[in-house]
Amino acid sequence: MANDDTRTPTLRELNNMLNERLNLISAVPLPLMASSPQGPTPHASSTILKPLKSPIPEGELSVIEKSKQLAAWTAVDEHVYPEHRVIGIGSGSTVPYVVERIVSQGAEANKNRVFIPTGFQSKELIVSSGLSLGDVDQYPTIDVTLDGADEQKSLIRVYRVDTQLNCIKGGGACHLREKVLAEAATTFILVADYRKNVEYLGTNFKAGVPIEVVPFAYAKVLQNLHQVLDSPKATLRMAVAKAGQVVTDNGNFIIDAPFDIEKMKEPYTIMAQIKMLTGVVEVGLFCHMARAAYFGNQDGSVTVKWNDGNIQEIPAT
Ligand SMILES: O=C[C@H](O)[C@H](O)[C@H](O)COP(=O)(O)O
Repeated sequence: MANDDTRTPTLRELNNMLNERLNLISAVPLPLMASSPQGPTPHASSTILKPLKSPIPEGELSVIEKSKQLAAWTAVDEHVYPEHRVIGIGSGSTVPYVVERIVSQGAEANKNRVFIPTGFQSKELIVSSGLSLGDVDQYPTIDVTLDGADEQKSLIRVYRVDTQLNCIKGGGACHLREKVLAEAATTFILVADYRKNVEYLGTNFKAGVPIEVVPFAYAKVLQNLHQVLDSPKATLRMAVAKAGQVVTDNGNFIIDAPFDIEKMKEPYTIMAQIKMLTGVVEVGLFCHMARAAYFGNQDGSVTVKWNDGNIQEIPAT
């Protein structure tokens, strides 16, 4: 019988060949995409560890930068445990020091971790450091989120310290995603330099409460802030290196609404009132969310405020 290798395969034979290939492909395990009860294992099948890189350039830091670094390093040392698999990374100028400290834990400690960003900046930070990137829609439960603050309040009432660790966020227009990651986290930790540690919100951060609004509704929200909620100086945030308004990572606008000090003493109330305005997506007031706030001080000490009202002073080493 003649060798028939060169003949054109029939349709049935082609179909069989295709099925064989598909069976082979489906036998290869797919990478794990969703969080398992034990957490993600993004590099489970790989023995080669990704090289990690600190996001902080070499060189002397200013006193303020050192304070941010101190707060961030202390918070990472106390709250990012070896068993943590899903870690939220906030936005701003303090979180690069958080990532720096996490990177210093080494490739082995980070090989099975996934990091969830709160916006474009922290996504770049995670990727450029060589850490594994995830998203909150894949990992709606986060072990720990660490984030900066624009101002954090410690309201001293007669004999005790306020236990709510309320803060203003959104100076970088990231507060919608930041709040989602704060809520998703089992533990939410704030890190900041000493300038953010104030008695009342609005003490140093005068720009007002950042409010993310859908573009269609911004004029009406502004009018309501001026006329109904007594914030006559509320304004649409304008871009610095772009003509026109700031546009958030979600395609929305930002309004900054200053309120008088009496209103700012009750941040939960004003937050709820603003959130009720139609067109408001999220308000940059984080109330009762943080477990602890870490402040780096000029003298090298760290002040830690806990949500049970305790204040801890860690002396400079
Ligand atoms: O939208 C921005 C965020 O709320 C930041 O976390 C906040 O502005 C803190 O930034 P920084 O660490 O630069 O003080």
